[in-house]
Amino acid sequence: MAEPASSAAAENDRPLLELSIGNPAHGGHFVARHEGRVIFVRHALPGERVLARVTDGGAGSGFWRADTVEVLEPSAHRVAHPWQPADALLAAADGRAAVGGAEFGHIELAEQRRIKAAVFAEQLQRLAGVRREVEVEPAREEHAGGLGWRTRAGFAVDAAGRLAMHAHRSGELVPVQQMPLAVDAINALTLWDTDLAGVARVEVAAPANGSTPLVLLIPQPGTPPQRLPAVAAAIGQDRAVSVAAWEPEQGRLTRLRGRTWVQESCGVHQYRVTGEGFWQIHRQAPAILAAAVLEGIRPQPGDHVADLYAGAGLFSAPLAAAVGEGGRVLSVEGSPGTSRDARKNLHDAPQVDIVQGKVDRVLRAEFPQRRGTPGRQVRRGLDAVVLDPPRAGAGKTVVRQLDELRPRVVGYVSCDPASFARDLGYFLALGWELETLRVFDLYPHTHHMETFGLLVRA
Ligand SMILES: C[S@@+](CC[C@H](N)C(=O)[O-])C[C@H]1O[C@@H](n2cnc3c(N)ncnc32)[C@H](O)[C@@H]1O
Repeated sequence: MAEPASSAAAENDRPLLELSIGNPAHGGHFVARHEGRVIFVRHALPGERVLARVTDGGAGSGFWRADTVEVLEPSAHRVAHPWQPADALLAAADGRAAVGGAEFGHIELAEQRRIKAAVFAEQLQRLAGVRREVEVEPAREEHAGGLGWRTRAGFAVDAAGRLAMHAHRSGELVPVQQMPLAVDAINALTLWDTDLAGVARVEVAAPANGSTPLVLLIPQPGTPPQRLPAVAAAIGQDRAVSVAAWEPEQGRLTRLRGRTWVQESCGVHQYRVTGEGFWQIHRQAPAILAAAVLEGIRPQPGDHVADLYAGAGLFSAPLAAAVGEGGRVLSVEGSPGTSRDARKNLHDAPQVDIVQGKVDRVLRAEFPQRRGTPGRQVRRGLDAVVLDPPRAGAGKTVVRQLDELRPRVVGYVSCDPASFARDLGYFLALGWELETLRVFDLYPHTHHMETFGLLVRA
């Protein structure tokens, strides 16, 4: 899409620097220096010499950000980007912006994993004081060169009603069509052929088990009520697809076509996930992470375990099977809609207590004996805890609460190396040890990764 003239002019006023690229940094950047200042450069590789356009930072800034626009001396690990709208070099040559979401697409897959391992090791050392070799494991089947794995995709809509995505850290919208990182069922909807006028955002969920996908339409303010049913009717006309309107501010989900949820599965377990409710994005992530959790914490029949930040119950279901009816699973989820899903998904397992609320508050309420609150039935202590917080991590309060509960093991699932390393530092200071660390490449062509850490008392 052509940029507005004013924006293109402003872009071209920004300095263009010739840089030598150094180590990778957290967040998908590579570190370079220019006249003593640190520059965080995207779309580059260590050892390269590039021309990069400064995107953020002025004379008073401690560091600048820049995007590679031309490679002068390429790395041997540089490959052709699999997705044109996200190819920064192509975009720069065409005078347009690249979309975010595949910022490592120019790097061969094995090297992407080596870079992620280096970033993870650096975060461990800096934030937890832990020196450790890190290896990043690929997904089980390296699906078509790291493509076709996203079962969830979010899109914007441009002023002409076309499917679009945002350029990185920008309000600029770029029309998109096929998204090669997404599963075929998302591309098969050909949403780019639908007139989406009146819609601000589109979220698509297409379960890896092939069950009916769900398209959520988030309307623009002031869209007339009759507009969304018309959009819903035009989506994927010859296919089974559900469509619902989602108004996040009102917390309102309205059925437009089909149902308001998707049917997910992991092993023998079935899960219903409503609307914007959380489900792991990579098609293999539920199975890989559930196996890592079970192999790590080894729940025994009769154990009392907690599944914190439990979502729709991905880990609660196999934990319930492992502890049996003689054990208990406390499954805690903050989002009311997702917690309702967990209740439905686990209604056949009487050993599971579904509690909706923030983890720190629920732990305080469920284990009052630790704080000397009298007059309440006391829950037995926990043998094992699984926690899978959002990107911000669990934080010091929750780590302290878990330490007070003295479980045998804590299995920490994380999608952010920095918050994981910070929280690991809190555990280590309280006398815990990191027994197992597994890092998975469940977001190929992006800088993201997923982790399972097993903590035991030293
Ligand atoms: C990374 S997801 C993990 C969900 C689940 N373990 C899974 O793998 O499907 C994190 C979940 O934590 C929930 N959440 C976020 N902050 C929370 C909090 N303070 N207390 C409880 N749940 C929270 C979110 O709604 C989300 O469902």
